[in-house]
Amino acid sequence: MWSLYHARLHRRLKEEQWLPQHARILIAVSGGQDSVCLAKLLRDLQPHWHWHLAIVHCNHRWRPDSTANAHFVKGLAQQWQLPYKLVTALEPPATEAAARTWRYQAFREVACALDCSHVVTGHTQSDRAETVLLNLLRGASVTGIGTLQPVRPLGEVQLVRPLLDLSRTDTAAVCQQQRLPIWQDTTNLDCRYRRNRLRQDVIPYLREHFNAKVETALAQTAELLAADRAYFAAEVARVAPEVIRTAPPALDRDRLRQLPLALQRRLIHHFLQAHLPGTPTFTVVEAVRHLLNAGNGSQTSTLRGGYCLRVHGQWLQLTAMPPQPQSAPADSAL
Ligand SMILES: Nc1ncnc2c1ncn2[C@@H]1O[C@H](COP(=O)(O)OP(=O)(O)OP(=O)(O)O)[C@@H](O)[C@H]1O
Repeated sequence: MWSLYHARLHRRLKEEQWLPQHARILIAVSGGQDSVCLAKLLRDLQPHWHWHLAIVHCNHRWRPDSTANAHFVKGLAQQWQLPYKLVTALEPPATEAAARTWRYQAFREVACALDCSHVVTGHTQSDRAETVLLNLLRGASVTGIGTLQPVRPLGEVQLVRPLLDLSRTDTAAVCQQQRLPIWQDTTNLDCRYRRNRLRQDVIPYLREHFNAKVETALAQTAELLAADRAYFAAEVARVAPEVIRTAPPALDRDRLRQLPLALQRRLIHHFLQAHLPGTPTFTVVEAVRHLLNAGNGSQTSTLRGGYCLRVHGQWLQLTAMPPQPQSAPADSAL
């Protein structure tokens, strides 16, 4: 039976056309409440949309119950009569980040093998709120905070997150209403992971003492920032050819000085990212920006890759520094 949540998702999908009729869709199911909820809602909407659905589960081999977890998801797929694909890691990934990279690569490969045009994940508004907070705490810019979008390319397929309007409370309600079994991932309770601490301690505290709808508020912030991010990316692409000289690589100080601070920083960041290893830090971007009004011959300290930026009249030129075996790169501790 359809619930209000079915109707909400159906309406949203009609508005946004994220998952067109007859699409071949791969559902990433961990076994937790969010992805089980997603799979059930899509399964119930399937007759209206004529989708071809399949389920993928990734076994990271992290926990003693990983194989049982994979079996659990297989059981759901059988119950819903959906094709099921299991991908098992050869070696357990060393970090959360490595696991994520491996998982998305696996989604992509399985999608291609099954000829799917879309991969869907069960990310919710709660995940989005947590991502905003985590990124804020590490000092990210607009570009870094407004992540976790409903649609993004994943190689040749589209990655879609249809549940970004639902909170974790909502997905729990769906699972309860529909009497869906859920796999309890014991690592979700481990507060050594920062996201779990946010989920268990910080967000409930903020909800109680600051804003009863804190997750909605933070998800709205993410939505607003995503639009700002798209705008700035377009502006950087438009202005970059006027400001950046490619050979030899340099920034036009006269032109940069005329631009708003927000664009100055982004163009410098864009330039450094293109020419130096790693991600430029705020401190390095600011050090470069301070050279916009500095005298001829002024320069930054040695940056990653053994370069500096040096003032040559109108230009801020990327210059190779002589090797300095004794001293660490100036931004290495950042
Ligand atoms: N082991 C898995 N197998 C299949 N799908 C998974 C697995 N783990 C996570 N997913 C998918 O990813 C969604 C988000 O899961 P989770 O929040 O645990 O991952 P995350 O690492 O925070 O994701 P992201 O890196 O995209 O933010 C799940 O709802 C599910 O759709």
